[in-house]
Amino acid sequence: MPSRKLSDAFTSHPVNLHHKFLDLYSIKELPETHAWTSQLDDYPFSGDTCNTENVPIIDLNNENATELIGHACKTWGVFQIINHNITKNLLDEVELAGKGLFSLPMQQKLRAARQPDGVSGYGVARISSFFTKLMWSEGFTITGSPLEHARQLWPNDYHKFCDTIEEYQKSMKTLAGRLMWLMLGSLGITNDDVKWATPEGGCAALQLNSYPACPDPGRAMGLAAHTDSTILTILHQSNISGLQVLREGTNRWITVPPHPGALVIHVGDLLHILSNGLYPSVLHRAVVNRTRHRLSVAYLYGPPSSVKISPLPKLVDHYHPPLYRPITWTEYLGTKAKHFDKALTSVRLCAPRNGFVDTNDHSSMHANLVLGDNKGVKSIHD
Ligand SMILES: C=C1C[C@]23C[C@H]1CC[C@H]2[C@@]12CCC[C@@](C)(C(=O)O1)[C@H]2[C@@H]3C(=O)O
Ligand SMILES: O=C(O)CCC(=O)C(=O)O
Ligand SMILES: [Fe+2]
Repeated sequence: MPSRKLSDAFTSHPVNLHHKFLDLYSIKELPETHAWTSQLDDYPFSGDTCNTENVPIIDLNNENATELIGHACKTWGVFQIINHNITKNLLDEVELAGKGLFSLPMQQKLRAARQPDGVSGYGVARISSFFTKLMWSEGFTITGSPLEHARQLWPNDYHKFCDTIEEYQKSMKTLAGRLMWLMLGSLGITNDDVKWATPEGGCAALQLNSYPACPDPGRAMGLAAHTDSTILTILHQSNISGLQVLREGTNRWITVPPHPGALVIHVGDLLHILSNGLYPSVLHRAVVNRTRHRLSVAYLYGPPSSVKISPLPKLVDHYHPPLYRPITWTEYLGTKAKHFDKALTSVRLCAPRNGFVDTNDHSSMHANLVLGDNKGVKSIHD
């Protein structure tokens, strides 16, 4: 019987990283444990001034929004949106809530520590277990109600945090549903094609990321390169840059410049599967800087946790066989916890038609990965 709740995703792949906690806010010199070597230069970086192309910014009020979104999904796997109806006030409030949380003393934050086999709570990024070096960041993950963890953090004073988070979750759910239909609509998919995609449907995790100012940003990694295990992700990166994306085909890291009021939308692995490979999930990472503390808030949106996701029948025919086997969100998160960057390849049914490389398999670049963890996966690089 496959597990049905998102919170069951990691029960077969617990990670225990608590011993690795350091208070990054007070360190004056980059420790060896956090000094990355090869990984930072895996692909060249297009400096901010010489970006030949920018991640598209799409006005949701534009009458051609669907087409513009479709083009951005196909060519970038990422875009920014404006006129999304999320108020500046709410974006500021959620940022403040995050700042309040991360500025607590370490001992207090650890009261809400994520369990080794759990999804929610305070801790390092889940993908940290795949790397030999530690990331220059800390995170707080919320699935469902924030109440239990908020009470551990502020026993007498948790209401404000909970109110803000709940309001943010509600607004994000509406926006994510709308965006999903725009993205699917751009593929010719309608309500009749996806029965589970009701306004009540959909499951999500909210991730607060904190990147303290870093004494040696050139050798540190905020959040290592990954794709999101979602249908789509809505990212609020406030006004400090740090997010970089790998443009399909160019093999260069491109900075996503903060645009006042804009939200960044990532195509996730599950949309890659639904679209039968037409929309690539975008590889991205966060870098850090010397002087400023950066905060980001990601709304990781997926289907109801027990629904099987597979290439949409409308996009499959004799010439376009289904590329992926059906999988629930919970199962996919478990697969990601085991195989990380080979997760998509591990659910793939047949090799890419044009031959050799799966556009979404970036595993060959991960020189700092912990090796030996992927036994049993048939990689196309094998
Ligand atoms: C619903 C999700 C999606 C998760 C796992 C789980 C809860 C936390 C999410 C993140 C957030 C930070 C990056 C990431 C790569 C990570 O380490 O934790 C994400 C991961 C994924 O997209 O795979
Ligand atoms: O901080 C950022 O800009 C990226 C965060 C991210 O990729 C995530 O939370 O999945
Ligand atoms: Fe991400």
